Amino acid sequence: MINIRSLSHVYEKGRKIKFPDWQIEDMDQWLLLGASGCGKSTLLNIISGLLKPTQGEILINDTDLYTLSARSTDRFRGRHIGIIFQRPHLIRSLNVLDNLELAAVMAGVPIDHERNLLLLKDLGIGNLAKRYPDELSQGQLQRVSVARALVNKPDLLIADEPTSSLDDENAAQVIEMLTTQAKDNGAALIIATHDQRVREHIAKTYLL
Ligand SMILES: Nc1ncnc2c1ncn2[C@@H]1O[C@H](COP(=O)(O)OP(=O)(O)OP(=O)(O)O)[C@@H](O)[C@H]1O
Repeated sequence: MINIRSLSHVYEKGRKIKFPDWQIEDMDQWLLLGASGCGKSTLLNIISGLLKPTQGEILINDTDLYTLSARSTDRFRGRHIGIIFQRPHLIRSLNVLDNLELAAVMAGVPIDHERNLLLLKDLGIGNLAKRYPDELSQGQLQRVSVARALVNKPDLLIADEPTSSLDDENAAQVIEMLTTQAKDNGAALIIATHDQRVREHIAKTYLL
């Protein structure tokens, strides 16, 4: 599904960051591991179509991501990739359900109200659909982020450092939630982390 070949990136005044080739199949679950500053976020941004690499190519379902126009890349990302950022980035003036549905509108995908409510229910936050981000706990916000990332039925779910600020019990719960949701929704999963606790939960490792 995703093919990364001969990829490298150089930021202005930075050193060259080289990325080993990587092939991700449908519904694969991967850990992206590496020390702080080695390039994990850079690679996730490249895979998400947010940062054009200096060299190399990235094929997603045989589409070479960086041959698309900026507009097509945004639509492509909205439809195929769900991203869970370190911070939720929700719109504070919209309730939980409207935040989810905005993600569909932005990607030009029809809104499926029933499914979105079900998604929230599956994540244990069905009762929070009409609440606003400011009224939620960090754990609840993270669940909303996962729901929002799944709204458009992506082929790939990406989570950047989802456990770094959590204690052992909550970290294990978040990993369980991500792996189960990816599986149930037919998506591949990449979790980027330097949290060694995550290692035992996911079989495949891409080391940077
Ligand atoms: N916009 C930028 N401009 C210049 N250099 C950058 C930029 N973003 C990242 N870098 C540099 O590129 C390297 C890789 O950064 P990146 O954020 O991808 O690492 P990371 O593995 O995600 O780190 P962490 O685990 O600490 O989040 C670092 O040396 C960083 O300083």
